[in-house]
Amino acid sequence: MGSIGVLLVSHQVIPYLEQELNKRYNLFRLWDFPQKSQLLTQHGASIRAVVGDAFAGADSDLIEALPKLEIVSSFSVGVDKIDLGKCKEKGIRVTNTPDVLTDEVADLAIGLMLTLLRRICECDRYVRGGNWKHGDYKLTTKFSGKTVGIIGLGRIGAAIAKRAEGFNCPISYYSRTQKQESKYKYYPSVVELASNCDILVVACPLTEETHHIINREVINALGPKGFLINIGRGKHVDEPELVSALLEGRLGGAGLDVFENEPHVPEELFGLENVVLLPHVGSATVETRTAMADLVLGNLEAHFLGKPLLTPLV
Ligand SMILES: O=CC(=O)O
Repeated sequence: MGSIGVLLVSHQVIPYLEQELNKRYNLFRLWDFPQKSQLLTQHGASIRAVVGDAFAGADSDLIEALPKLEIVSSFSVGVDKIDLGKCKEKGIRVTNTPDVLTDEVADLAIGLMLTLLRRICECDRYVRGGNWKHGDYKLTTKFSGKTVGIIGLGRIGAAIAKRAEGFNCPISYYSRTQKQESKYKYYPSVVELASNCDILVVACPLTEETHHIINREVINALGPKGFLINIGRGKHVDEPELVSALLEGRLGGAGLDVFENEPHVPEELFGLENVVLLPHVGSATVETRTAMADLVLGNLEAHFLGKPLLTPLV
């Protein structure tokens, strides 16, 4: 398989994945070429696979520029950086990394809830800043028993619900269609869900329909005692609306692992104590990223050996 051309479009994948791809294939790294056009002209005709992630994938232009492209394998569960329609149209296979990261992302969502409501980061800063000697930290908000509303009851949403149940949190959800098999309360609109929960969690894929699913109306419905948790994508949230709601006290707080323009985070948030800001680390542990890399490698191997893909999307 050493002669098969594989294009790695993100420099953020773990070294293990890059090394294995390099061992097994004729690997091109997008960032090794000063101009993308140079890479495409020189090697475009030999590239049969693209490997991307949550930050870089395969848009229509890239797909069109690679006439021999057969498969796009993403080192992520989210595939919003891949033009799925174009892949379908051209018979290009697409794989992602579901399941192996579900626990990790759900754990982090619960971590964000606890950290936000109990102000764990602020408390830590309080101690490190030497403030404890001058008095106790102020009282915070109880997490156990809070109503958790989840947007998207897929693998990750369901795993968050299961964990939150362990904290005696009543669970409700919004999704495009009601899940007959679910015991949780269904709301047919995000505004209704937001009006009826304490903590609203975004756990759905980013699509045209879910872009800015958290808008001013939803934020106002969640209200000054409500908390927003986003472990999905930054573009799920109208960020300027979120920032102004937080600055004006129209929202109780936000725990965010993702942002609209990563790695740029609105600086107005830095001074607020009712936000927790993480650098998109939902699946970022050694164990999970290694399992994700093995899935990417397994999918590519299956494809080039003519076997069924492990996690096919298209
Ligand atoms: O954001 C991370 C992923 O989609 O896996």
